[in-house]
Amino acid sequence: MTEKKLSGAGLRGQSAGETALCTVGKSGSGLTYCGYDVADLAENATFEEVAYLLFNGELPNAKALATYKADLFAMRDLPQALKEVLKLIPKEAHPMDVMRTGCSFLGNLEPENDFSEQNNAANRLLAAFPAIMCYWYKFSHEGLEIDCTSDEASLGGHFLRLLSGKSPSAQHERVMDVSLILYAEHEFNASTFTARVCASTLSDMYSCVTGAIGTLRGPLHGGANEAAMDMIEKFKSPADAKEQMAGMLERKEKIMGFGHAVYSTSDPRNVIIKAWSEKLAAENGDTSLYDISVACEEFMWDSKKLFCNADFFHASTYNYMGIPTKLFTPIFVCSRLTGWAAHVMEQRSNNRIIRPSADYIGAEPRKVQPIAQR
Ligand SMILES: CC(=O)SCCNC(=O)CCNC(=O)[C@H](O)C(C)(C)COP(=O)(O)OP(=O)(O)OC[C@H]1O[C@@H](n2cnc3c(N)ncnc32)[C@H](O)[C@@H]1OP(=O)(O)O
Ligand SMILES: O=C([O-])CC(=O)C(=O)O
Repeated sequence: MTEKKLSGAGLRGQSAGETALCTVGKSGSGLTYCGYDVADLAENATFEEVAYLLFNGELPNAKALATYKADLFAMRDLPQALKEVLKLIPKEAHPMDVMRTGCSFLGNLEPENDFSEQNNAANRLLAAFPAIMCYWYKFSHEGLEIDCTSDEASLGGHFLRLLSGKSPSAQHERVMDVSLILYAEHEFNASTFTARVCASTLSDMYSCVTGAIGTLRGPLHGGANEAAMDMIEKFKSPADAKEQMAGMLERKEKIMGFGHAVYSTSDPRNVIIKAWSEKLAAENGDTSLYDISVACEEFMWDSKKLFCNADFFHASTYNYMGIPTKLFTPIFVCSRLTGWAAHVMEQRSNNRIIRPSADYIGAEPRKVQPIAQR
């Protein structure tokens, strides 16, 4: 892949540590998890296999996968005390704040007392996040106290079932699975780096993940899928999209879902999720959202050489599956938890507190003047 030209700000291009979990912009399609190309995983694996891979370094065999899925299945329900807390959070709350509180509160009820419990804490969060998101959403928006368990075999299917109350189609379950695989891990991105900094102080798993959720919330990171949806649904047609985007660029507005801190010409996750968006558009019969998204992609490349990142076609994909826009970034949390937790474990396995230096640009040394003379 072409090397991206880098400037010093934002620690861009500087190595901040070692990892065996992931490469970004280096080999294969440009994204690998523990040596496997993400395109290969999105074609031939499930999200639970990827979670196992990130936590254990190897893909599971059939027996290990069955045991792992059974363990996760048994951890899906929420304690009543957490349900009561979620019921107190208003409808207007930001759903990422709900995820942050849900994670943090679970850490009070079921603390990670010792690092020997780290896998259990990570798996508990992985199994419980769909219910945290949906229990709050269904109660605050529809007044329903949903059952947080389901008999859906996959976590992606479980989430769709809690949200709609119906068993999802095989296609929707697979799209969810692929989406969770694509979002699972991405080296030293901002939220993962947050988790590692927190881990380096020897803090607990729930604190590391809570901090990471807060970092993912911003529109320059995970919040971009939601922001992309808000934008494309305002466009009336592909031509209108191009016209309005030209205005946005003229006004120097950031266009969410485009560009990347590491990739220079494409994000390998885009081609995969875009293909699913196209399939869902065909299934839906109304392809306008997909057509508008393609027009945006063409326009941004032709005018600024900016390309869609993982977030852009996730917007139309989730919309076609009937997922409310405000849950887009929380789904990212359900997936990226695997990457965050794997990095926390990796940091702990060879830890030194992360404490960089700063270049001082402030006032020269001076003396405190008595207050009456200032
Ligand atoms: C899953 C993820 O988290 S992927 C990222 C999701 N975030 C977004 O989609 C938000 C929109 N994109 C952006 O803000 C940026 O592209 C980022 C945050 C992803 C990367 O930021 P950087 O590494 O600083 O980008 P980069 O160095 O390539 O920027 C080069 C120039 O392109 C511009 N640019 C980059 N992305 C965009 C965009 N989406 N819209 C308009 N202009 C952009 C920048 O403003 C910059 O111009 P400047 O030098 O005049 O300020
Ligand atoms: O790597 C990054 O900076 C952002 C990103 O794409 C991700 O976290 O998936």
